[in-house]
Amino acid sequence: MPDLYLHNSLTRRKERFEPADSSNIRMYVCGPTVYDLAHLGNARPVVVYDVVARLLRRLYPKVTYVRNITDVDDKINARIRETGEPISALTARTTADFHADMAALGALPPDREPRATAHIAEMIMIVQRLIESGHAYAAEGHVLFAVKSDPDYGKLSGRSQEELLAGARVEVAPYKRDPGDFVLWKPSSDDLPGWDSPWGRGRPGWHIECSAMSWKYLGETFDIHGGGSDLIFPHHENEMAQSLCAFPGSHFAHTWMHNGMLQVNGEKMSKSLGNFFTVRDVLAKAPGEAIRLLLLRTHYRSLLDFSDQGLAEAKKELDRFYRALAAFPDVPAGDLPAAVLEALCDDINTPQALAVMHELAAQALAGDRAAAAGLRAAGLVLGLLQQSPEAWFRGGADDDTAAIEAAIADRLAARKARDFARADAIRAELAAQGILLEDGPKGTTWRRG
Ligand SMILES: Nc1ncnc2c1ncn2[C@@H]1O[C@H](COP(=O)(O)OP(=O)(O)OP(=O)(O)O)[C@@H](O)[C@H]1O
Ligand SMILES: [Zn+2]
Repeated sequence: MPDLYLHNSLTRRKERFEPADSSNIRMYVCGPTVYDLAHLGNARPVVVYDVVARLLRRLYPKVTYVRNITDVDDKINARIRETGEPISALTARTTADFHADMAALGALPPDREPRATAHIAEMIMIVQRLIESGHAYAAEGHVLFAVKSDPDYGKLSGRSQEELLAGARVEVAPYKRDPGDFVLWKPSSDDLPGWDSPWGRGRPGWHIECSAMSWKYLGETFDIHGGGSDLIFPHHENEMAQSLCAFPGSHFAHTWMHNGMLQVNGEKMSKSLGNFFTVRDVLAKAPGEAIRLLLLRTHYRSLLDFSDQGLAEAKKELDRFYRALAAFPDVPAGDLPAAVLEALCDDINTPQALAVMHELAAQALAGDRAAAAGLRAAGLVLGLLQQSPEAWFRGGADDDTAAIEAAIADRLAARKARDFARADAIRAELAAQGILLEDGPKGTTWRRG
C-alpha cells in the first residue's frame, strides 16, 4: 500500500498523511449556505472531497466525514426579506435540492450532515470559553474575537497581523477594540432569527458554527479540514483561531485541504458576480457523470475554467470508457490497479489516475479482460463508471454509433461465453431499431437497414 501524501495549506507543503487515530479517520468540510441552488463552483468541493473520502475508505477501516449545512446566515435573511417565504421552508427546500443535485453528480452523502441551527448551544459554549480565557469580549450585544490575543492568528492564510488589520479597516464597527476583530455572536432584532444567550437574543457569526460542529462530531483534534480556497481567509483562519483558543493544547485540523476555484472566462464563478450556472442548468445539458468527470479531469488545487467544450470532451471520454466496459459486460470490478492508487495517493492526482484509466480502456478495447476489471475498480474510487454501458449510451450519447458498437461488443462477449440466447436477443433488439449486423471473417459489421 503506498503512503498517502496530501498538500497541507497550513505548511504549504505536500506531507505524508499521518492519522491522529488510524482506526477512525476524521474529515470536516464546509458545506453550503442553503439560500439558493448550488452552482457548478459549489459542486467542485463536494465532488473533490467525495473522492478524498472514497480513497480514505480504501486505505483505512473507518472514516467519519462531516459536512455541515449553514442554515442561519444573513444571505438567508436577505433572501426571505425579498420573497416572504418562511426561513424553514427555504432552507429545507434548498437542502433537498442540494442533496438531489450532488447525488446526480455521483457524490455519496457524508457520514454526518449537521445543521448550524441545531448546534447553537455548542456555539454558545465555545464563545463562553473564549470570553473566559480572554480571547473574546462582549460589546453592545455583540461578542467579538480579539485577534491580538492570538499570536498565531494569520498563520493559515500567511498574512501578517499588519496586513490583516490593513485589510479589515474598510468598515470598522465602533464596538470593535481592534479593526481585525471578528464577530462570534450578534444581536437579532425581532424580525430576525435569534436565540437566547448570555449576551441577549442573537445569532451566531458564520465562523463559529464550523468550530462547534467539527468539535461535536470529530473532537478537538481531527485529521482533515477541507473547503474551497476562497474560504482560507477569513473563514478558516477564524475557525482555527476560535478552536485553538477555546481548546488549548489541541491541534484542530492537522491537514488543511483547499480546492481551487472553478472559473468562467478567467473569473471565479460566484453568485455575487452573476456569472454562474446552477448544477441544474448544466444537468439539463449533460449527464451528471460527465460533469463529475469534467471536475476531476483537472487537479483539485488548480483553477478550472468551465466551458461547454470541456464538458463535451468529458462526455467523449466517458463514451470511450463505457465502450471498453461494453466489451466485457459481465466482468466484475477487479483489484484497484496500483498505478491508479499511486496517483490518488499523490495528493489526489485525478488527472493522472484518469490517464491510467485510458490506458486500461485501450487494453480492454484490444480484448484484455483484466484491464476492464481494473477499469471498473478504478471507477469505484473516482465515483465514475457505475452504470451499465447500455444505460450510459441510452442516456448520454449524441449519436447512436457508440451505443451500437457497445451492443455489438456486448453480443460478441455473449457469444464468446456461449450465451447464444443473449447474443440473439441483442441482434434482434438492434434489428428492431433498423440496425443490421453481418458477421464476417474480420468481425461484425453493421449497416442501417
Ligand atoms: N467558483 C468556485 N469554485 C470552487 N469552489 C467554490 C466556488 N464558489 C464557492 N465554492 C465553494 O463552495 C462551498 C460552499 O460555499 P458557499 O455555500 O458559502 O458558497 P456561496 O458563498 O453561496 O458561493 P458564492 O461564492 O457564489 O457566493 C465552499 O467550499 C466554497 O469554497
Ligand atoms: Zn466552515
